[in-house]
Amino acid sequence: MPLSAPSGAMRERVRIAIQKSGRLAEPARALLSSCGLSWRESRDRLFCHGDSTPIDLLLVRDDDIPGLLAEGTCDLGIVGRNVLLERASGYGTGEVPPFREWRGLGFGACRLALAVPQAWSDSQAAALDGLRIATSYPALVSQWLKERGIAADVVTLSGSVEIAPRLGTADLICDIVSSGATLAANQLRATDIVLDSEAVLAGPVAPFGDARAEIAGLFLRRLDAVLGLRDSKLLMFQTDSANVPALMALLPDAERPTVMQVDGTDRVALQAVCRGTVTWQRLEDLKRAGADALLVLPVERMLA
Ligand SMILES: Nc1ncnc2c1ncn2[C@@H]1O[C@H](COP(=O)(O)OP(=O)(O)OP(=O)(O)O)[C@@H](O)[C@H]1O
Ligand SMILES: O=P(O)(O)OC[C@H]1O[C@H](OP(=O)(O)OP(=O)(O)O)[C@H](O)[C@@H]1O
Ligand SMILES: [Mg+2]
Repeated sequence: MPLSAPSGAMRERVRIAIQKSGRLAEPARALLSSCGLSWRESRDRLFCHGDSTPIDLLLVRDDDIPGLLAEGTCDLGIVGRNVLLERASGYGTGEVPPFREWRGLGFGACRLALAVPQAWSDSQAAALDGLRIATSYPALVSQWLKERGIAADVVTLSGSVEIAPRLGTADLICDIVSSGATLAANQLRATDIVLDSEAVLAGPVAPFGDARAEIAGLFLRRLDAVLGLRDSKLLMFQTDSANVPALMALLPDAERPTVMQVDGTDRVALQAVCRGTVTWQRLEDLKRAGADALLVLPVERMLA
């Protein structure tokens, strides 16, 4: 089967591009698996045929995903917001990128941030006119500077950006920051955040005009169910009926709790899906308010 297809071509299967290897590769696969997708495995090749659903995988470099979406070679992609928006910012004024973010996926969190040498004072770091900024994200940085009326020069580097100030090729940098260890190791400190990023599901701006619409719709419904349940837990306990109002006040995030009478007693068993984190502290508060036999269970799937 030829993999290239003009964006207007009719197709009966959906292709999702993910990173072949790197930070987003495993979490992207795990997320797709939790949506019930499976493939004939072929990690060393670039294409995995979908088994359980008509959804195939393209394994590529993350930087290629926006371009593959734009040309219609893939229908959906999982990529960092930083990479997606860098490509989108490269479109000229009046041009609309043919792709957009469909969903934030809650992994691959990082920031695109300006960073200056640690020795700089705050006032030095605030006066960027005429300075050189090294980055792998020239379009996003140029847009950020333009929005603020700052006339700085953008020096594009494809990697090892943090070393540029020491080499003298730039005065400051704008790069991905997560723990901050790389900045610290290079005697830099972050100042402004240009973008808060995470992995996103990207898809076309225009709706699919063929069988892909239904397939993508089914996938999105599953994805939303999985994402919505991410931190959810099923909480179960027993208590005296009189304690229920006080216990419910401790569970503002409990959805439609079920309260069942325990036969022949004034005791009740209560179960509820909690959207927030159920910490030890919360369990101890519930115990003090009269709950016992507390159980916290993971929620795998929920179809409302
Ligand atoms: N230190 C980090 N912590 C968390 N997320 C990060 C970090 N660095 C990058 N990311 C996010 O993960 C994405 C992929 O990063 P990775 O380092 O795997 O990319 P890459 O080296 O460009 O991979 P490829 O070989 O596919 O081009 C980045 O675009 C960003 O969204
Ligand atoms: O704040 P930190 O946790 O230190 O992470 C930030 C670093 O992570 C990424 O680089 P990576 O480790 O992927 O190496 P690369 O330069 O080869 O992309 C990014 O380009 C930063 O250099
Ligand atoms: Mg890359």
